[in-house]
Amino acid sequence: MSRKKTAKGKSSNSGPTAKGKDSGKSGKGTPGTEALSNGVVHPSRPSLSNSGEFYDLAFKVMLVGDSGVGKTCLLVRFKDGAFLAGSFISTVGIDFRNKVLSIDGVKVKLQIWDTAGQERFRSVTHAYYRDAHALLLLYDVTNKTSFDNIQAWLTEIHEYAQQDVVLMLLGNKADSTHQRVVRREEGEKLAKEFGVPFMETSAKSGLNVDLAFTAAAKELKHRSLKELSEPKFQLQEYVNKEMTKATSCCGS
Ligand SMILES: Nc1nc2c(ncn2[C@@H]2O[C@H](COP(=O)(O)OP(=O)(O)OP(=O)(O)O)[C@@H](O)[C@H]2O)c(=O)[nH]1
Repeated sequence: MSRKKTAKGKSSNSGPTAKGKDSGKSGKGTPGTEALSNGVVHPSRPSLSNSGEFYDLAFKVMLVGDSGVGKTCLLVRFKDGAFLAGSFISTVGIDFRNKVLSIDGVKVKLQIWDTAGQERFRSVTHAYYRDAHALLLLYDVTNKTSFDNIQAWLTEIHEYAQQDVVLMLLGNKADSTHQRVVRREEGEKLAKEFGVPFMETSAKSGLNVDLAFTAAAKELKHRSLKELSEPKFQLQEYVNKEMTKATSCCGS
């Protein structure tokens, strides 16, 4: 697979109404789609994504965090199961890609927005926050500044995102044992302080990548279908149960 910003970085993708190149349309306006005001598609009428897959529910998930923390790589790992090695090309603006997951028998389409971490694109990404149902906030365990900036990101999120947005903190590049400067316990402590579910991930080895998106999708599905008969879905408990801890060894 070619290095990322073949899809991103296109000027046509940098405006708030732009669509990603291989992205399906959001539920809104798609034939056969009954889009609700919150962007969720009604489960009684499954819709068809651009990739030809039917889905019952659709949600927007946004990846945010400093430049270079691995947002694009995380998305590519989740979507294509591959790691984008090689020289780092920063994202310009914003792009999205779709993936349909099967969550407890319900087809959930995630429209995942990959944002530019660079400060100069902040005003572009601000425009997207309000539509996001979930935010995955990343830092890089090999970059202390990206960790120190989490508080500022949370302030930004509180300012621009919906109050009930599903939020998760991810410490990425957990495979980089020798370069690590942020301990897992520090990430856990910060997340606890802000009441946010937390896990470490690696786009390189694949550690917890599927789990991060699946956990968000489960929480969104649970909320959307208001499964009152069932006990409330506990996101952090689910993550703790399913999470693989980064060990001294790393993947590929
Ligand atoms: N070792 C390791 N390297 C990673 C991982 N994820 C990303 N990288 C590397 O980190 C660099 C930046 O990754 P990107 O995914 O482009 O970062 P980004 O957050 O999208 O950056 P912006 O587009 O500028 O916001 C690249 O050189 C990747 O190969 C990971 O899990 N482990």
